[in-house]
Amino acid sequence: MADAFFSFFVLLPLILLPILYFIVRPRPVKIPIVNRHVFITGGSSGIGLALAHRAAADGARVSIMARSLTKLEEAKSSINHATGIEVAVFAADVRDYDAVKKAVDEAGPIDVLLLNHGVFSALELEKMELSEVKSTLDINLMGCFNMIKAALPAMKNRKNVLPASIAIVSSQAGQVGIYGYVAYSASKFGLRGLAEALQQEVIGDNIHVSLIFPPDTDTPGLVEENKKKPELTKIIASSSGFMKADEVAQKAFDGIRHGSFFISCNMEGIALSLATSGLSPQRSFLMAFVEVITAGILRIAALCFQWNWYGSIEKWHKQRNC
Ligand SMILES: NC(=O)C1=CN([C@@H]2O[C@H](COP(=O)(O)OP(=O)(O)OC[C@H]3O[C@@H](n4cnc5c(N)ncnc54)[C@H](OP(=O)(O)O)[C@@H]3O)[C@@H](O)[C@H]2O)C=CC1
Ligand SMILES: CCCCCCCCCCCCCCCC(=O)[C@@H](N)CO
Repeated sequence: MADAFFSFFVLLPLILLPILYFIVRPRPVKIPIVNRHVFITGGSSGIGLALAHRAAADGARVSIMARSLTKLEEAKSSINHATGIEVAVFAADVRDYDAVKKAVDEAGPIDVLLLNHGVFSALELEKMELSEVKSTLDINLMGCFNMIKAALPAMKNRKNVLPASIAIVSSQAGQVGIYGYVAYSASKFGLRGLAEALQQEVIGDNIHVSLIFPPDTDTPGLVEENKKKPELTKIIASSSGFMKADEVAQKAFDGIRHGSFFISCNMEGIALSLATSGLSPQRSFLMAFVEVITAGILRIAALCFQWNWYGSIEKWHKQRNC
């Protein structure tokens, strides 16, 4: 018994930690925010607006982009009021590559590209029009491609030698599929593939990719979504907590500064990121250690969540049939 205890708590860390210290890739990095140009899509509302406030308060030069110029102007004056900083606003739809390119060129070389724009409405696929599926994918996924294609050349040619960042707002529904989020989860899972592959392509230019995974967050978008959310979506999504937009923004910038590939926002999010770490890059040897040590037990926890969720689905079907 004492031997097993010694092996697990002393020997294993002693052997594993130095190995992980040498092998984790990409290497750790520090990305400064002060005096850098932070460009935020969807910066006029909710999480994006909180990110813009945070960036301005942290001393960045901030640009925000969204479709509605009225909402952008409101955001601009609220940030100016709070921080005294003048943000640049750009009205463009992320689906329109030419408009995006024009905005990005006008804004000037970007140091931190924060892709936060997004649309969501929870609905069973059966009740959803294909046009809505397509626009969810076009905005959430293709919109990120358009932005990155437009911004990357100038980001690569930036004059300063400091590390740069491309940070993408996904969702916990981009780590696990959830009832009612068929289109939305697909769009957010797609972002993980994009981010993993892109990190390998841009590491040579000292550009670091992050994926941010918020739980339900108090925003105008969520208020709209809640008006017609299926009961089962509510039940399953309540497995994770609820956050305020400025708390998510704080977590996001903490992660971006460390170049973290996965940025979790709450405790459930940390468990989700550990459970779904798979072949994702990991810079921190300590986090890599936690991933290795918790893998088995988290798989059991994940199976318990599935047991619970499928139980809720079964119960709901039974009630409906009575
Ligand atoms: N709130 C939540 O519970 C969670 C949200 N997320 C993600 O966080 C991000 C922000 O969400 P949230 O703050 O709640 O959303 P909001 O609806 O409050 O804000 C969305 C922002 O995106 C902009 N936007 C939407 N469509 C486009 C488009 N086609 N082109 C350019 N800009 C666009 C909106 O401006 P406009 O309409 O004027 O274009 C607005 O600024 C999304 O990616 C969402 O998926 C992730 C997890 C949880
Ligand atoms: C093994 C450990 C597991 C840990 C717990 C798992 C909890 C999963 C909950 C997922 C919640 C999804 C919220 C989506 C929010 C969002 O994006 C929307 N508000 C926008 O539509």
